[in-house]
Amino acid sequence: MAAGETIAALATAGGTGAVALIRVSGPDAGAVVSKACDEDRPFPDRRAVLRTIRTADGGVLDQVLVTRFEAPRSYTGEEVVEVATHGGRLVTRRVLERLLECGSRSAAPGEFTERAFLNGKLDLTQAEAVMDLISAQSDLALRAAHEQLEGGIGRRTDELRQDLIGTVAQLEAWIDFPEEDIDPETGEALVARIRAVREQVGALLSTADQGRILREGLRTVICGRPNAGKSSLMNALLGSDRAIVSETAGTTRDTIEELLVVDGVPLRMIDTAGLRAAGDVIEEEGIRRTMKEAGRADLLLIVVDGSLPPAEAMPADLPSVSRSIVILNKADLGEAAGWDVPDAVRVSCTDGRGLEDLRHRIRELADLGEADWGEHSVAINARHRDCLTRTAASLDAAEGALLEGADPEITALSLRESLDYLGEVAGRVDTEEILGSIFSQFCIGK
Ligand SMILES: Nc1nc2c(c(=O)[nH]1)N(C=O)[C@@H](CNc1ccc(C(=O)N[C@@H](CCC(=O)O)C(=O)O)cc1)CN2
Ligand SMILES: Nc1nc2c(ncn2[C@@H]2O[C@H](COP(=O)(O)OP(=O)(O)OP(=O)(O)O)[C@@H](O)[C@H]2O)c(=O)[nH]1
Ligand SMILES: [Mg+2]
Repeated sequence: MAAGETIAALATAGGTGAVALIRVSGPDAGAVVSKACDEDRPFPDRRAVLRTIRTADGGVLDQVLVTRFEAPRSYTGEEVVEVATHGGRLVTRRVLERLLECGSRSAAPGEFTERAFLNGKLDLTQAEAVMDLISAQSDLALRAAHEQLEGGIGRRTDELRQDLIGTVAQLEAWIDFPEEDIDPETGEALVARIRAVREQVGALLSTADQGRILREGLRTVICGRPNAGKSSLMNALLGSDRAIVSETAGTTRDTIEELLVVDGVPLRMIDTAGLRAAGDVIEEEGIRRTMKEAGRADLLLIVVDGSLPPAEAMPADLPSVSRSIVILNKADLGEAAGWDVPDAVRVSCTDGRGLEDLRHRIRELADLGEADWGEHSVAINARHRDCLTRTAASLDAAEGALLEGADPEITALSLRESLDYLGEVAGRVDTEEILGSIFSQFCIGK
């Protein structure tokens, strides 16, 4: 990307609306829009003014509201001019085309936010938070995105880097006097300093699971014997007839996936084929998929027909998953003798009893909203986890080298390495490759 270029894109979703917003950013943003208006009146800073965008031969394209944000006080840190047009597809397209003709070029996906990062308006975790914010599908995910946009993760990793820089300096003081051995006291102090940082990196890493669940949803797999009411349960929780339900055992052949929010917790709910000795190849494949999904689940909902005796109703074998709930369905038909499963939830998909209890249990087991680390709740993403895992390994190596009494250069080397890895989280070190992979996932105009 060339920072000198002025870029333009539709910032609102394509489609018909009351108004649409086109953003222009770069040194010529004001000039581009002035030219499209075919007049020289300047745009005041941060105040909307009414103007007309015209075709090259002076025809009216649209009456618009224009707001200019003088550099560097703008989203991107460059001069930004926003043009609010009428929200028709054709009008917005024509206005955008005109702005491109007048000296701007189309923005690449995420290019506005990338420029905001390059101009120091946001760190990398905040830029990612913008994306999380847009794609959030639950209130908890929204809250986590806001926390991240506030800069919590970047601030924490920056503090840890400062600490490590101090530690390296302390170590280098020795390296400068090679004839002296590290005295035991200072050696211990150094180990303690490294350990303290390592612990905090570990604490951040422990939020990775919650981060994934917030962003992707808790993988919740509904499994059990045929006819237990798995699809009925999926529909009851969704409040819609998503999956086919019938009294024929073996109705669901393939897995069905839907996103559902239970008490603010995002669930990626997966209905599966009933588990039994397969009647044909298709059913066999369905059961194979059920076992595969069940093995990858964050939460297993084991649905059984509670009106049948346990020996008949319990599925034969299931993978063990750390979180699971046994659901005795068909409570409206009465319960067969012999069910004494601890913590089972009794529901009826037909009359709705017990479903509220079930939602409660799911919320409890999801165990979200406790991702507290210091004064900010954070939940790291997969990229952060990768950087922090490498940081932790380097810190461990640094500590090991110190404890073994190795050449202090070796410890210093590992520490510098951990500084780089830690810096990648917020984009403090050379980040060219990372940028491409992050911003290409954004939409155009963001
Ligand atoms: N019209 C409009 N609405 C929008 C955006 C936008 O770009 N345009 N945003 C786009 O995502 C979000 C708001 N985020 C923004 C963040 C910073 C600045 C900004 O101008 N920052 C300056 C000035 C700060 C200040 O006045 O306190 C700066 O950081 O220097 C603008 C929008 C959501 N709504
Ligand atoms: N009385 C009663 N019937 C239920 C209840 N839940 C489901 N059923 C009935 O049980 C039968 C099987 O329901 P499904 O939801 O298709 O069962 P499934 O577990 O998805 O079955 P497969 O997809 O074949 O594995 C249907 O006739 C449902 O109407 C319930 O709570 N009470
Ligand atoms: Mg089914």
